[in-house]
Amino acid sequence: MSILSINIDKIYGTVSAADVAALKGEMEQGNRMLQDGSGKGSDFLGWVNLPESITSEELKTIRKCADNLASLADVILVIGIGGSYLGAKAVLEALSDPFQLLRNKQEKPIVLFAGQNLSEDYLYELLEGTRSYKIAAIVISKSGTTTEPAVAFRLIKNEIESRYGAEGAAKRIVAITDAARGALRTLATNEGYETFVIPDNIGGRYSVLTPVGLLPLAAAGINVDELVRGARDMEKATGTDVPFEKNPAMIYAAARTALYRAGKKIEILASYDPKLLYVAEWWKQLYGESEGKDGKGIFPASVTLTADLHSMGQYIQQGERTLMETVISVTKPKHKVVIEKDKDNLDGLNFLAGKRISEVNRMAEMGTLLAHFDGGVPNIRIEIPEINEYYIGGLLYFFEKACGISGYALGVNPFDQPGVEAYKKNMFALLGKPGYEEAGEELRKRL
Ligand SMILES: O=P(O)(O)OC[C@H]1O[C@](O)(CO)[C@@H](O)[C@@H]1O
Repeated sequence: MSILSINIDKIYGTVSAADVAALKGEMEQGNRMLQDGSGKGSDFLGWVNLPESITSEELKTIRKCADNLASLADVILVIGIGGSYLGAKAVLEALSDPFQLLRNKQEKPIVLFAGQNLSEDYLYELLEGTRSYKIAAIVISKSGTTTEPAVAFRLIKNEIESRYGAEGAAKRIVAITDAARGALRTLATNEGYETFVIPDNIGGRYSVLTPVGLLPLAAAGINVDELVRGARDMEKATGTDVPFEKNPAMIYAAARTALYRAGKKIEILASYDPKLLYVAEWWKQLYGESEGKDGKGIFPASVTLTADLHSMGQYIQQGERTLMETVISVTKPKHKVVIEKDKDNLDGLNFLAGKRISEVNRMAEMGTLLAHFDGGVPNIRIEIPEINEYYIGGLLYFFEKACGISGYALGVNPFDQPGVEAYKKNMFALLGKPGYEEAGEELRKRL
């Protein structure tokens, strides 16, 4: 099986095969624009050929730094927000045993995240909870001025310096930031931290395969070479030389574009394994920031099934008919668990005896697919053979490529996010940042 397969049969009814085929030219053009840089936001296309261009030397440097941090710390605090957080978090959650912390022996350092919120209790409990552990930190910010990670880093830097001194801290803190500009670059130079670069031409949400994602993942013991290999194979599978009909990124982009134009304004990404919950969070940033502008764009939402069939399932089945659903399906689980026969059979489930949990999950998925389709929710199905580094690497790149193509079809610049500034301005004004005094006064009157 290839890295993934895509099935759009269950969108027919809302749109036709002819509607999708009619988008072939637009999709090919979008893919070409990503390749030749002739579209909007062409300064930010460094991710397009990134997998192919990552050298084994670069991966070796990342692994070496990760091993060094792992030798110094039981817990590595990874500080960042948005694209400087979600890629690493998504892959780590997908590939980790969620019950690892219950084991007496931790073979690899535990990676915990900070700077992705402004919760005082989160930061307090993180600092308290890690007090008796050896710690190190990876601080990630392209701009170097994002409030949430900068605030968290102040606290964590102080904690590390107070424990290990300035010199010890310099060995335990690694910064990932712009090559030359920004507050974090200056700080890292002043303090003598090891640094990695977020290339100028790669925006946060497309940066998972740069050191932004790769260093924290390597530190957590994830095989980043395999992650990159999967992405590299997907880069080939979605290239401009691969015809529309065989190109999964173009098919996905065409299907969701056709559905959007037919009035389906909300796309729900569904998965049947909680390991993929943060892949959906990553996907939401990717698509939300790329497409939601100029009064346009599909609203990206997500559910984890079957859990959310017992909450959001009602809405999906019978609520407003503005939804489309994209399911990430996994062919094979890693482990085997079989349902046993019960002598009393009070729950009436002995008919499941001998079946694997994954078979029940698969039938829940198939039943849901048909129920949602029958309820007027068109369905796109993306299947990966299993959850491992190789397939997740391929899946992430697939979504990136399809996002760029969809964005161009929508007519927006998929690589900027001007709308994010509005909340920042108001927050600074309300907090009394110098230069924002008047704005602050105006805002306070309105609260
Ligand atoms: O890496 P930085 O510059 O701290 O930015 C973090 C995130 O903030 C945003 O700029 C939006 O605020 C995202 O696009 C980005 O991923």
